[in-house]
Amino acid sequence: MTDPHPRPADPRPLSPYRAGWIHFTNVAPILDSLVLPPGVTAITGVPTQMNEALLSGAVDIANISAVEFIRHADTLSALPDFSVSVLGPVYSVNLFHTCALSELKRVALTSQSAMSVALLEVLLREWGVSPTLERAEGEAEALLAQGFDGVLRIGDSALREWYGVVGPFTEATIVPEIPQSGRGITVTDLAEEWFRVTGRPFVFAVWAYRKATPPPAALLDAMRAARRHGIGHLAEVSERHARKLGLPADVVQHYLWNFRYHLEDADRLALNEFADRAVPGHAPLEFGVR
Ligand SMILES: C=C(O[C@@H]1C=C(C(=O)O)C=C[C@H]1O)C(=O)O
Repeated sequence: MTDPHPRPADPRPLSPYRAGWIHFTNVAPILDSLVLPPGVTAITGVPTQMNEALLSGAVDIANISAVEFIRHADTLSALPDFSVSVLGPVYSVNLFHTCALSELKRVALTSQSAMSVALLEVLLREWGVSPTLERAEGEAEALLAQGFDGVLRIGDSALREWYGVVGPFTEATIVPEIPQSGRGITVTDLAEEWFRVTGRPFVFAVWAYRKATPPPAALLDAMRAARRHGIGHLAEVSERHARKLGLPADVVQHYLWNFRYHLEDADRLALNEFADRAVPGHAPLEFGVR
């Protein structure tokens, strides 16, 4: 008997399917308890490595710097319900500086980041300055002592350095008033600056895949289950990572509950606004499989 409701052929490849994860603490609520379905493998690395892995075809899906998704919107699609976004401060994308923002002359950039560098470029225009930008690795404090007047840092090391400069404090201090300086260094949180300028969230990462290789449904189910579990057990996730980072657990828990992991309408509007400012003429952003 012929099927009266034939299903369209599923274009998703069966296996192997390769994923690339940026595994900073801020994605721990999604990735720590992720159990990959059979046939899916994963590698990990910093944002610029995972951007490159996705674009070169070394992996099929990755949580990449959102600006790379924007720059390659013709070939990439993003999951419609996953993101690493914040509304206001992020605490781990920081410009450490020793002069006023309007006086910046020489800024060190981390080679780990694409998104934060693009955000800094947008903000430098807002601040009306055009310092020289150089790639340089190392601790912010050491680079500032070497003649840079600004240092951009991201991820776990930026979170640790931020707390080293502005801490120690308790959860009661964080929400009403975040300290902004210490040890002769000011810390400008780039996501908070973006919020001041636009009133919008900031999307640092999306889960992008090459349009030719959409993820199998089993991987998406596993990712959603892992996120549900991680957000539901945030205190345990925070304690585990606080030990690794050498930070107080309540500070790490605040850091984590501050993220928006679902790419809602406000985040999409923000992503499009950023795209128009940072990558004029970009192809329309496409959000693909559910
Ligand atoms: C918020 C962060 O977001 C990350 C920053 C990225 C970048 O700067 O390119 C890329 C992916 C994000 O997960 C962070 O690393 O602190």
